[in-house]
Amino acid sequence: MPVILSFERVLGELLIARRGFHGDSARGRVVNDSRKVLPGDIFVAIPGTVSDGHNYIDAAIKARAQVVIHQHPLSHYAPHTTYLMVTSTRLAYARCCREFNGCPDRELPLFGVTGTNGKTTTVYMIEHLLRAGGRSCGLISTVETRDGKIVRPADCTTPEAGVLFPLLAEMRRNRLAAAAMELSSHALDQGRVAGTVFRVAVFTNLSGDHLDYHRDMEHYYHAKKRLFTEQLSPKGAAVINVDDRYGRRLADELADTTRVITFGSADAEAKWRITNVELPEDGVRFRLEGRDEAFDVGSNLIGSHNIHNLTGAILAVREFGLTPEEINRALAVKIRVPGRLERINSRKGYAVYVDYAHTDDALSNVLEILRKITPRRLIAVFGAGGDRDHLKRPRMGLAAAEKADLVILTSDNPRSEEPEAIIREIAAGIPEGAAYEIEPDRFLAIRRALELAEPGDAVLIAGKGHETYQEIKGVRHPFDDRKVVKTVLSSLGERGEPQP
Ligand SMILES: CC(=O)N[C@H]1[C@@H](OP(=O)(O)OP(=O)(O)OC[C@H]2O[C@@H](n3ccc(=O)[nH]c3=O)[C@H](O)[C@@H]2O)O[C@H](CO)[C@@H](O)[C@@H]1O[C@H](C)C(=O)N[C@@H](C)C(=O)N[C@H](CCC(=O)O)C(=O)O
Ligand SMILES: Nc1ncnc2c1ncn2[C@@H]1O[C@H](COP(=O)(O)OP(=O)(O)OP(=O)(O)O)[C@@H](O)[C@H]1O
Ligand SMILES: N[C@H](CCC[C@H](N)C(=O)O)C(=O)O
Ligand SMILES: [Mg+2]
Repeated sequence: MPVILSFERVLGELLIARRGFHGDSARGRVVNDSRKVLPGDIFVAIPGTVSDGHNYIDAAIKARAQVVIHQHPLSHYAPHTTYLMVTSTRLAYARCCREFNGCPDRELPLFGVTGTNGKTTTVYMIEHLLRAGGRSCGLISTVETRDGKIVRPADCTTPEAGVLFPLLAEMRRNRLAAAAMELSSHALDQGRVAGTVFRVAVFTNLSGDHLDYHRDMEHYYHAKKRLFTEQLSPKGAAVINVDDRYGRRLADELADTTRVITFGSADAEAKWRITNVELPEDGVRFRLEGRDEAFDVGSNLIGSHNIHNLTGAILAVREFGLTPEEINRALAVKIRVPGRLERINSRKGYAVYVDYAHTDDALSNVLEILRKITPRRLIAVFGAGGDRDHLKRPRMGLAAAEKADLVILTSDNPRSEEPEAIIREIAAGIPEGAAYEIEPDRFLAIRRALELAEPGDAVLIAGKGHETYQEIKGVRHPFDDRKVVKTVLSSLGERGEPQP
C-alpha cells in the first residue's frame, strides 16, 4: 500500500529525482496533461471534471515521465519510475509549479480580486492607479495578461498553475512593483493558486452565476472565501464591499482573524463610506469618507457599479502606499476597460454600448445606468453562454425585459448546445406582454437592433464585451461585437466614432 506523503517530503523527493535524470537538473517540468509530457517530466494525475488524470498515467510513462504524483492507489507500478502519493494532486500541482518558479509571490506583491461581477474592471483600475502613481504593475485578467514586456490575450480568467507561475516569475524578472490579478471561483475551488500569498484581497459582490459548477450559492460563496482565508498574507488586508450581502457576511466572518477594510454606501456600517454621488453622462464623481479623512474622487467611467469598483481599487492601492493626491492625479488620466460599456455613436443620433454583462445582476445594473442617460428607448441584444449555468438564463430574460423597452435574444458562444434551446430558456423568464424578438444569428440581431434604433435611443449589446470570437460546436469563429457594430453602422451609412 503506498504511503501518502507530505508536500515537503514530495518536494525533497522531486529535487532528488530531478538531479538524477541524466544529471540534467533543467529537466523535470511539472505537467498535468499526459499529451504534453516530455522525457524526464513530472506527471501529476488530477481528477478533473471531464476525465481523470489517473487514466493517463500509462500514457505519461510511455512519453517517459520520470515521476508520477497521484492521489489514488494504482493497480500497477512501472519500473524505473518514482511514484509519490499525496492527498490532493491539484494542490500538489499548484504548489510544485510555484516552487519550481521560485515562489514569485514572495517578492512580487499581489493584489487579488474576486466576486461575481467587477473583477476585470477592478484589476484594470488597480493597474492604472499603480502605473500612473509610478509603480509598475503586471495584470492577469479575463481580457489579457501583461508581464511588463508582453501583452497576451487571455484564454481564461485565472490561468492554471502551469501558466500562472511562469507568468508571475516573468513579472518578477521584469522587476514589476506589483501584480493585479482576478481570481475566478473555479480557480479558487481548484486550488490553481494554492500556496500563493496575496498582499491585498478585494471582494466585489456575489450573485447567481456558475451554479452548474458550484451547485448552490453556499458552495459558490465558500469558493470565493478561500482567497481571504487561505491565500491572504497575515499582514495583508481584505477590502470588502459591504453593500453586498455576501460581502457583509464575509466581513463579519473574517473580523476576528483578518485586517478587514469595509466600504459601502452613505448609510452602510463601513470603514469607508461613499457619499456625494454624482452620475453625469461622462463619468462618476463621489466622496470617500473614512473615520478621520475624506477625499473626492472623479473618473471618466460611467455607472454606479464603477463607483464600487473604483472604491475597491482605491482602497487596495492605499494599502500599497499611494496617497490620495497620487490617486487623484492618476484618476485624472482616463481609464479604459476593453468591452465594458464601450460606447459607439451613430450619425443618426443613437448610442451603442458594448458591454460584458453576462449575469442577471450585471444586465439589470447596466440597463439601469443606461436608462438614466438615455432620453428615449433602450434596446438590449444578448444571449447566454452554452455549456454554462442554465439557471441564470431565465433570470437574465426577466432582468432585461424589466429594464429595456425591447429585447432581442441571440447567441453568445452556444458551444455544444443548440442556440435555439438556450434562447428558449432565456425567453422562459420574459413576462407575458414584454416586447422581445429572437434572432439566433448575432450579426443579424445586432443589425436588427441598429435598424430599429431612433435618435435618442440606446442599444446595449451585452455578454461578449472584449471577446473576439463566437464559439459554436467546438469552433471559434471570429466575432467582435465592436467591429460588427462599426460594420453595420457603415452599411447603414451611420458610422460614428467610438467615444474615448
Ligand atoms: C471546469 C473547469 O474549470 N475545467 C478546467 C479544468 O479541467 P479539469 O480539471 O476538469 O480537466 P479534465 O478535462 O477533466 O481532465 C483531468 C485531467 O486529466 C488530464 N488529461 C486529460 C486528457 C488526456 O489525454 N491526458 C491528460 O493527462 C488533464 O490535463 C487534467 O489534468 O482544468 C483545466 C486545466 O487546468 C482547464 O483547462 C479547464 O478549464 C475549462 C476549459 C473551462 O472551461 N474552464 C472555465 C469554466 C473556467 O475555469 N472559467 C473561469 C472563469 C469563470 C468566470 O468568468 O468567472 C476561469 O478562471 O477562466
Ligand atoms: N461592481 C459591479 N456590480 C455589478 N455589475 C458589474 C460590476 N462591475 C461590472 N459589472 C457588470 O459586469 C460586467 C462584467 O464586468 P467585469 O468584466 O469587470 O466582471 P468580471 O467579474 O471580471 O467577470 P468575469 O467573471 O466574466 O471575469 C460589466 O460589463 C458590467 O456590466
Ligand atoms: N467569463 C465568463 C463569462 C462569459 C460570457 C459569455 N460570453 C460566455 O462565453 O459564456 C464565463 O466564462 O462564464
Ligand atoms: Mg473578468
